[in-house]
Amino acid sequence: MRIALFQPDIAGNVGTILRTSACFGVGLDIIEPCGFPYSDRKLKRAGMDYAAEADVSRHADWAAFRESRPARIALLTVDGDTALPDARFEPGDILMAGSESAGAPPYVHDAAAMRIHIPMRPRFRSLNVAIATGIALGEALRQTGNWPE
Ligand SMILES: C[S@@+](CC[C@H](N)C(=O)[O-])C[C@H]1O[C@@H](n2cnc3c(N)ncnc32)[C@H](O)[C@@H]1O
Repeated sequence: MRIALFQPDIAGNVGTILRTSACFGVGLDIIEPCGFPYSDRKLKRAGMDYAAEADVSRHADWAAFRESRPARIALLTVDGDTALPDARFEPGDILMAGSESAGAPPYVHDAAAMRIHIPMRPRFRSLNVAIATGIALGEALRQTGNWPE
């Protein structure tokens, strides 16, 4: 199981996900361009000293990412046709989240084996990307038996 972020816009969210990645021993792929310099202090602040322990790969673009990570993609998207409680994860899955501003484009939706929405109350548009990733990662780790000992 790995997490992937498609062209993230907000440094603090990436730092929060880096910290999550380190805590659970789940690798993180960042598909660039990002909407901020990777040296942004908000990323460092949210990632704290944990970020140094994360297994992070940065990819110049979508093509470079797919070349190095051909595994099955489970895409988190507000337009998903599979509700998180119905999603069936496999240990090698890449759990991908879209950008804060635009989500993920159609070609990323097309490449995904599962397009997953996290059910919410009516009228609410979306969750923060780090929260959505954390909720889905917890379910994926539970299903695949990969919670740390
Ligand atoms: C702030 S949301 C993006 C909202 C964007 N305007 C859109 O229409 O996709 C950022 C990312 O968090 C994840 N996310 C947020 N809420 C979600 C939900 N209820 N179900 C699935 N993914 C969600 C998705 O990966 C989304 O691309």
